[in-house]
Parts: sequence; C-alpha cells; structure tokens
Amino acid sequence: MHLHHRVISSAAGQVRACDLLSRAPVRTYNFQSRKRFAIMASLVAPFLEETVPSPSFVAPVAVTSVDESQYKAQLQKKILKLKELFHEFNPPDIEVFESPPSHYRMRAEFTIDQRNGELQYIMFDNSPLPSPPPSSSSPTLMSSSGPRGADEDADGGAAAASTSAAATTAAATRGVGVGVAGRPKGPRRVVVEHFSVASRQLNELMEVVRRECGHSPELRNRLFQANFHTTLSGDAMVTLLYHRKLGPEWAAAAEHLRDALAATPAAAAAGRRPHVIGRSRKQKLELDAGFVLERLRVGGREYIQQQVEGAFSQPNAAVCQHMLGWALDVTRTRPGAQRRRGGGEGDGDVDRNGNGSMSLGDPTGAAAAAALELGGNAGEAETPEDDMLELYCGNGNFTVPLARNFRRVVATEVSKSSVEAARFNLEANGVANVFLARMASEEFAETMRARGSRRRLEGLGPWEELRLRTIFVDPPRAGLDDFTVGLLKEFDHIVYISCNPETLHANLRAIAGTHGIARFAAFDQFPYTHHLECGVYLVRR
Ligand SMILES: C[S@@+](CC[C@H](N)C(=O)[O-])C[C@H]1O[C@@H](n2cnc3c(N)ncnc32)[C@H](O)[C@@H]1O
Repeated sequence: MHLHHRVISSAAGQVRACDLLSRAPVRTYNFQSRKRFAIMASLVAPFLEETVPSPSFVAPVAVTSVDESQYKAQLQKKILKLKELFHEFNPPDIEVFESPPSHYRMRAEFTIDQRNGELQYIMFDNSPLPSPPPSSSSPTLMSSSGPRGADEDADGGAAAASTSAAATTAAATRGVGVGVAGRPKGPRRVVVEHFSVASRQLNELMEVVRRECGHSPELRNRLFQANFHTTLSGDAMVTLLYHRKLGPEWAAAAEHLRDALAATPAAAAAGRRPHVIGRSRKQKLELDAGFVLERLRVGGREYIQQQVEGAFSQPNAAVCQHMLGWALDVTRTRPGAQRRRGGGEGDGDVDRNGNGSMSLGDPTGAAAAAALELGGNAGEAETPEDDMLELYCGNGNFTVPLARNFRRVVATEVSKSSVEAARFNLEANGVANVFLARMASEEFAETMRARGSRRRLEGLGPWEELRLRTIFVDPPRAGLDDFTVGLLKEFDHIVYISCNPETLHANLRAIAGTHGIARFAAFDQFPYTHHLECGVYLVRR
C-alpha cells in the first residue's frame, strides 16, 4: 500500500484506501481468500482507527451552508427514491426519522490553508458541478456530503443541497469557476467560515482555534488539518495535525488554546474543558484525554458513551438517538420476546415533538404512529430468553441499550480502540450480559458456522449453549460479504442498519427468499445530501 494511502473501509473481501491529502478513494484491494482478508482487515484496523476518522467522514464534505426551507422536500424525494429501490421486497411503510435542519453534525474535519497569511478552513467537494440554471445569475454548488464512496449516487438532482457561495462560505475551484458550465478535474476547494450544519459548539470552537492558531506561531507552524468533535453533553475535543515533530513548546501553547476553548459558551455552560490533541507522523500528544463522553437519551434512559478520537462514532447525535430508539423497539417487540405494556419509562423511542418521524405525510406518519403504539411506552422485555449476535458493534453504540432486550449479547468489532471504548461503555452503563470479541466479522462468521474456536472467543462458552436467534449488523458502506450474508440466514430475526441503501439492497436480495421485511426505517443522518441511513428488521418467513 502506498505511503499516502489510508484505509477507509474493509468489508466484503475488499480493503479500500483513500489518498490522505485529497481524501478521495484511490484504490481497492481485493482478497480472494477469506482468511487472507480477515488477516488484512485485522492488520489495517490500526490505520482505520488511528488515521481515518470514520468511513462516513472520509468523503469530501461540502455542505457548507444550506437552505433550510428545502429540507423536508429534499427528504421526501430521498424517501420516494428509497421506496422505488426496495419496492421488489414489498416492505411496510417506511418510518422516517428527520434530522434537525441545521447544527446536526457533531464532528468535522478541515484542511488548513495558511497561504494568504491567515488561517482558513477548507473542505473539498468532489461532486459534479451542475449546469447553471438558465435564468440564474448567482453561482451555486451542488453538494453531496456524508459517506460517499466509489458507488456514489449518480443522480445529481433529488436531494442535493444548493450552497450559496454568497452566504457564509467562499468557494474556489481548481480549473473552473464555480457555477460555470463544465466539470472540474479535481475536487473543489471550499473555504468554510461558518459551518451551519455543524453543532453550535463546533462553530464556537472553530472560531477560537482560528483566532488562537492565527496568533501563535507555535500552534500555526506546519499545521495542515484541524478536526473537531463535539457532543450533546458539552464535552469536546480538537485535534491539530502537523507536518513536524511536536515538543513541549507546542504543549504549552496548546494549554493556552485549551483555556480559550474552555471559555466558549457551550463548554463553559457544561463546565467542561475541551481536550486538545496534537498529531504528527508517529506522534500523538493528548492534553488530558483522547476521547469525549457523550450522553444519549434512549428509551427513557440516559446512556454515557465514550467516543474515541479517530474511531467511528455516529456523526448526527439527534438522529443517532432515533436509531437507537427504533432498534430498541424492534428488538423488544420481536415475535417471541416478552414485554409488558405501560412500563412508563419509554419517552425516547420516537421523538414526538419536532425532529421526529411523523411530519412527512400520511404513510410515514402512520408507520411512526404504529411504532409509537408498539414501543412508545412499553417497558423492556421482562425476562428475555434468547441471545443476540452483533457484528460491527463499534464503541457499543447499539450494544449498550439493546442488551436489556436479550439474555446475552455476543458482539464483535475489528477496531482496537473501538473495542476498548465499547468495554468502557458497557461498564460505565452497568451492562454485564455482553461478550465482546475483537475480531473481523468475516472471521467470526466463519468460526461460528464451523462451530470452531479462537483464542479471542475464550470465555464465550460452548456454541450449543447460546440461543442466538437475532443478528444485528451495522456494516461500513461496502455492506456484507457473501459469507456473512450466508450467516444471516441462520437467524430468525435480523436487524440490519445500513448507511448505503445500494449495498443493503444487494444484500437483501440474497436473503429475500428466507426472510421478509417487517419494519423499515429511514434515518436522515446526512441532510441535504443523497445519503440515507436505513434500518431494516427482517423475520424468517
Ligand atoms: C458503520 S460503523 C458502525 C459502528 C457501530 N455500530 C455504531 O453505531 O457506532 C461500522 C463499524 O464496523 C467496523 N468494521 C469495519 N470493517 C470491519 C470488519 N471487517 N469486521 C468487523 N468490524 C469492521 C468499523 O471499525 C466500524 O466500527
């Protein structure tokens, strides 16, 4: 693998790499042998967690300012498209979960440009430029952010955001001017001054970093990237990346920066000092910590979640809470699961006031109402009798809340830092019925199907004693490999969370003969883009 290549995803027998600087996908490495791939997937995991924030943030992101009045109409179009794509499976009405129309992204990464003597935040946009509308004189950018990869949706119309260059961003293209007919050869550079899709706290931190780094030669010297990570809890971290070795002088300057960040309104209100992390080649300096603590409200309970710098975490916290509530509901109300009504603790499953799921017209509203009826106030299963297998568990985002619906959960994840965070999160939330293994899902699937053993599965106990009737998967954009799809068919209940409807569709085709869709949800994690997160609950026919 080339030095400038960084791994962005590993799934389905493939390891994909992107160029570190442009972040554009550059190469796919294919593995014929599952064993070789499993080894490779484990080997690349450190790169995955150390150098790449998450598959969904690798793509250039350029939704830099948005027209909120377009939000609902754009989402409607995405939903229609989704319905068309999945029509052949005869799914029930789609339950739609909206995002807040602005300030929804908790994380962002910017290339730093210092060429003009002042510090500028840059994003890159690879999406094709639309032809300018015949009557329009103002330049527009067609933006497409989120987890875009080689399989990017080709339709440039439906859900793309129209980004006004005259608003809070200035845009510059390589080769061609913005809004000029024709296609640029490389990604467009977009200067970001205010980032309205990112959380308010993130915008506050951006301001301070720009100001403080601008004033401090030590902080500015060979700085090439700044990553911001915020939370609903008010905890935050900023990572500064350099093309030079960092020493004690940098740490002292970063302490000053940290004090300034602590004085921003959101951090001060939460009483938290944002963490500052300095990175350069083979070097990582952490002021205090390399993670944030998020607080998520799901099913009437609050969960603490450690999110580690550089490892995967869901980018849209409000929508993430909807995803967790939905998954909690489908696993609680699955046939055979025992539950009591009126437990009085579920106020978080479906958001009734605002960002929730019932405002997009009757079909989606009816489904959401049904979801409410099923899960809104229901308590958890009284005595869960069966077990769940979860693949791609990340930091335990789903594992922690869902564990209460099962006797036992077996969870696997390949990234070392995510597994460590998951262990922390299980303990911090008092969850004791989860067996967690650091393994590539392909390796686990192979071992399970052979009822084999592995050192990393020590403590799991005999396979015969497990009552694994539900499988939960949340793979990267590449979807599931054939072997894992085969494994899915062994389960009575399947919950499949996907950030790529295309690979989800392909995987569902392979199991449509044995399983039917009982619930289908769309979570708008990536507003103003073509991308939609989906949740599908399937039961054996
Ligand atoms: C879309 S994320 C979902 C994580 C988690 N479910 C969540 O909600 O935060 C996909 C996860 O799959 C992991 N992953 C990628 N390739 C993998 C593989 N071959 N085997 C196991 N895990 C893998 C990534 O490290 C990442 O944590």
